[in-house]
Amino acid sequence: MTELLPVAVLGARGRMGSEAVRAIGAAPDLDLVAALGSSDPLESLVSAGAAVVVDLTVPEATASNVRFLVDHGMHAVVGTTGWTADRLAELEAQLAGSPATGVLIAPNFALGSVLASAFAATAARYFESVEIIELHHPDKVDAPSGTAARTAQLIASARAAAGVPLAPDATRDELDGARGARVDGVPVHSVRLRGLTAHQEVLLGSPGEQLTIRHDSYDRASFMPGVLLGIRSVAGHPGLTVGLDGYLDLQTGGRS
Ligand SMILES: NC(=O)c1ccc[n+]([C@@H]2O[C@H](COP(=O)([O-])OP(=O)(O)OC[C@H]3O[C@@H](n4cnc5c(N)ncnc54)[C@H](O)[C@@H]3O)[C@@H](O)[C@H]2O)c1
Ligand SMILES: O=C(O)C1=N[C@H](C(=O)O)CCC1
Repeated sequence: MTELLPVAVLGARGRMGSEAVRAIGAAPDLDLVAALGSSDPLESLVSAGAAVVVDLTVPEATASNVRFLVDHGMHAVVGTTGWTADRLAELEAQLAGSPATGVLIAPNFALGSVLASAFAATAARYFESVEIIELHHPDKVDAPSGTAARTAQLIASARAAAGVPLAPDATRDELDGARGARVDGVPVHSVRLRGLTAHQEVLLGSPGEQLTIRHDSYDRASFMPGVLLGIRSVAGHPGLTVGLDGYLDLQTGGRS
């Protein structure tokens, strides 16, 4: 009989955590050994024998959770937002002392969203202007979304690598926030609206044309194939991986 992979969930009673508990419970190769909420001690992960831990908590808790996991040699699949460059650098330094441990920080587990961000980064160097609009449910605590921040970073680095600087516009006089937040120079606009789940548009414009790359998650079921892929793959990817694209072959081909 094949051994099941022992998996635990942090934030198990939240919107994403409860969906992940269901998906892991239904996966024939995974064994859900712990499902923790905010008042449960992390030490119980050790006694439960978790090999992979999924963190779907809150931005204030995720970095210290992951620090504990790496300290105890557990692989981490993290969907929680709030991973600043400083936090990522601290985590990388910690992982250097634990070279067999894998951590995936995935701002978005929906495969369509990962593809949309990759397409946007590919397109970004061919257009003069680029802006991001992200739209989410109003119970979301952070803005802009982790997905929008990651997309902006991918766009900015693709443009920098191609030697295409972000074009300034003529705005001189603006009400605070009217042109959005700047993430690596890319304007990001956040909408919070009852009825929405998770949505994003990347608008790309050049003289006489516009390309819109839009992704919609209508249901948190959309994130589960990516969560399961992360759980099954993380041990095979020691060190830090940011973005589920790190586990996918996103070669589009045809680019010289
Ligand atoms: N990567 C993705 O695809 C994806 C998709 C949706 C949401 N998210 C992110 O996941 C996070 C959770 O989103 P949500 O909508 O499920 O939020 P939520 O508020 O519904 O759930 C968070 C849960 O974490 C619990 N919690 C808080 N601190 C904890 C701790 N220290 N240990 C264990 N549990 C703790 C809370 O009690 C709550 O039940 C957010 O950062 C969100 O942006 C990511
Ligand atoms: O519902 C949320 O909260 C989401 N958070 C992630 C983000 O901030 O990008 C992913 C989409 C849903």
